[in-house]
Amino acid sequence: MPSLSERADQLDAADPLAAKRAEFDLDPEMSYLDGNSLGAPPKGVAARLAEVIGHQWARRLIRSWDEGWWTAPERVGDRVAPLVGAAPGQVVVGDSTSVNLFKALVAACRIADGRDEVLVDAETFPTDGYIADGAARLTGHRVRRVPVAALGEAVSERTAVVLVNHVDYRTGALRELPLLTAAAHERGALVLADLCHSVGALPIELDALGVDFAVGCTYKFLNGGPGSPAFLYVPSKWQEEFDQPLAGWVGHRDPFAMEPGYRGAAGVRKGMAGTPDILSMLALDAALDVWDGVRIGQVREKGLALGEFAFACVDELAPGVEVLTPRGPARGNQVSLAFDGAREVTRALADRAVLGDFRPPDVLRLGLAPLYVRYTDVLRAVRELRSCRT
Ligand SMILES: Cc1ncc(COP(=O)(O)O)c(C=O)c1O
Ligand SMILES: Nc1c(O)cccc1C(=O)C[C@H](N)C(=O)O
Repeated sequence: MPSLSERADQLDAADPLAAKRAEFDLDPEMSYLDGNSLGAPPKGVAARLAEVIGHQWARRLIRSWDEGWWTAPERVGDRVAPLVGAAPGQVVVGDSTSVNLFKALVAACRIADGRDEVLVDAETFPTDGYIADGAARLTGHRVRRVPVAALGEAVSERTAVVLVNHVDYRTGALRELPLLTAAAHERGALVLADLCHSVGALPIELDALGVDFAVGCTYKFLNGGPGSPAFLYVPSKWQEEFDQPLAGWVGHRDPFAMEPGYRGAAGVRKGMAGTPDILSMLALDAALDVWDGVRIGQVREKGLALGEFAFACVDELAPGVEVLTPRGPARGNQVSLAFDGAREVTRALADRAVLGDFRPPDVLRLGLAPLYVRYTDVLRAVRELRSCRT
């Protein structure tokens, strides 16, 4: 039986994605295991931003709006689209996930007229719950928090929309989006999916599943950079009816007509509110180049294999640590470990150049971004974890 160290070396040597790591600007001394919070910078981003600032902004000035800036939200959206299983013209990039959640939630409530309830998974990432509460105060809906396992059954004739996190941020558990979508639709409710922790980690089939709306951030597994703009998916079937509450001039049908009244643009552009953050948008555009030649299936395979290797390391080296992440394939790209002192250990790991993160009450998360994480990083993290605890 090969040792963990031999296994890590063999797995890295056989990794079809190993060469991708060289496309990232990573500290060679560091094992970076927090790409589920902030992805690492692809090397091409700095050069692109220098060009955008030095040429497009400094030389072309205002003309750049007509030379690609104005259409960037949909153009970059169409680059995200294949990663979420969406045909072109249904994804727009801009604003934050929280803001897009608000737009989609209110629009969904308006479509599901006559229904007065929003269901939210009880373990949701906090912003989703906060936004649901805030939106519901405006629309007059009530928000019901339901344990995720019971979410499908909880849908009733009162339910306007079910808001679900595709992958749980704390445990890494993958939710049953196909079953949940089918259950919601059977009872006439809509589904809004938060894909923050699944986009760029695993194959997503929004069009095929018939998911009604989706949002997600681009600074995790899409490596767009801190605060890079989020995306909003509005499928063709709802674009006509999509009536979002932040209807600003950038989403207007004819923005430079400067009309007093709002008329929404055709298509997904109606999802926009105000002027897009072009520097962040184009940083994301450059970051998406690392996906050229990569199949999401390969990424998924490596993500699962990294997780399995992490489980083996924990079982052998840190047996007292509880693995919160499901061991089967129903998980995203992270391994969450619960133990007393996790907060202090996360800090101690950082001092040893192993970066994961801590989530209350006692969880150390190790993010496994397959484009740059090596099996040897995983082994190092668990070895250091053991040594920090003894
Ligand atoms: C599931 C989920 N939704 C939303 C967010 C954040 O949204 P925002 O980009 O608006 O901060 C995060 C992470 O911060 C998240 O993990
Ligand atoms: N969005 C973040 C931020 O602005 C600062 C620090 C971390 C984040 C995160 O993305 C946290 C992340 N969504 C989580 O899963 O906990």
